[in-house]
Amino acid sequence: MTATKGLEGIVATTSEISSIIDGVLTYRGINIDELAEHATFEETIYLLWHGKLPNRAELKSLMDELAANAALPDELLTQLRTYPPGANSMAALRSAVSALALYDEEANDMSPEANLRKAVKLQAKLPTIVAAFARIREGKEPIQPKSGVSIAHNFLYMLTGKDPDEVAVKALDKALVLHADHELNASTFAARVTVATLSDIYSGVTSAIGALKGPLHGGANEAVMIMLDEIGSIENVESYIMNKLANKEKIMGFGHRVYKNGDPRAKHLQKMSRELGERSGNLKLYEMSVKIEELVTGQKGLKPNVDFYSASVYTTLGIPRDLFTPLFAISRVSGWTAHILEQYSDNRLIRPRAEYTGPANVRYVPIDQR
Ligand SMILES: CC(=O)SCCNC(=O)CCNC(=O)[C@H](O)C(C)(C)COP(=O)(O)OP(=O)(O)OC[C@H]1O[C@@H](n2cnc3c(N)ncnc32)[C@H](O)[C@@H]1OP(=O)(O)O
Ligand SMILES: O=C([O-])CC(=O)C(=O)O
Repeated sequence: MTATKGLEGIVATTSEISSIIDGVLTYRGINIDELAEHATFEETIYLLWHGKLPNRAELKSLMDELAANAALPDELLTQLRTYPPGANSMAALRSAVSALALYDEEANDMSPEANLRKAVKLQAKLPTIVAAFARIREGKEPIQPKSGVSIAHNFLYMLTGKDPDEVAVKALDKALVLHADHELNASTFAARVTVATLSDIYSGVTSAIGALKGPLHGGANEAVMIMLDEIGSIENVESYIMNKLANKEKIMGFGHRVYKNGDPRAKHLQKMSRELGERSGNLKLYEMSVKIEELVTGQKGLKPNVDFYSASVYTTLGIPRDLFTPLFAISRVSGWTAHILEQYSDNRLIRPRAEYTGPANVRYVPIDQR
């Protein structure tokens, strides 16, 4: 038995949900470039869950169901008010999603119909949790979700209390489409491992949120913004980046386990970053990001991943940087739940082996002889 560090290149499951082949990402066979251009996030959710794009009636029915399930139980709102104001936002989301199961009578009903209903509830409630947490910690009242608007619109509305303009809604909606699923990434794998024990969907999503939080995965988008804030101006970019590279430190938002010639999602986010910057009359973050990319790609051959330009996009949309990774979860819960439903549909316990590298033939030493 020989271990492969980080399971690189190991094919751990079959899946019909998304694929990365020769650097091309598809959801249910549809190229991400086409989806980014044409699909809404709600259409994408339906596609991931049901394997086909919805017709008008199916889309309306999904949007109605999401709206009907977006409000939080009062008990959870009460609990959110007890979280320390300085709590880590992903820890808060992880705790709140875990707690949601306590208030769902069908949390442990493992029928396919109940699991799909719970997927709807999770997708509907995550944006409400994140927005409520963000407001409560600022001493503001949470805002009830509204119906008849998209998840992107509702999230910005619940965060700020104002209806966002169409450009902001479209930009966020596209970012949600781009983050929705990504084959067997670490958080999706964590979700599948958890539910393959036949544990419930809330446990699977809670595990996934824990995995997404780390800076080598979803947490990189916040880390990119921390870096941009530290650099502060375009004049400082070169010395900051060259110094990091000389010290063999990682530049957040670059590199990828699977893509070696670039992440196909990054170009869409780069374009959005430029367009939103132009519209706001402030291209500083975009220009700093482009300069960082030139240096990191030039020096190391590393290309930006999905997390790099999303940092400047979200900041320009007015989203606080510690909500970037929760926002990733608001999108990725669509993919996590699709994978969880797929795992249940043809389950086998996921239990790989470890290559033992510790000492052998060690004898027990009584405590007073140690
Ligand atoms: C949504 C997402 O999860 S996308 C990924 C988000 N994460 C990040 O942006 C964090 C920064 N990037 C990284 O840490 C990595 O590129 C990962 C985690 C994404 C992929 O990791 P792995 O496939 O394990 O690659 P690994 O970390 O072994 O890197 C291979 C080599 O490239 C270097 N490298 C990889 N990424 C970077 C980076 N961002 N900056 C500088 N060097 C890097 C490594 O130091 C290593 O060099 P070495 O061979 O000289 O030791
Ligand atoms: O696939 C990965 O390893 C990470 C990633 O890009 C994602 O989850 O979107």
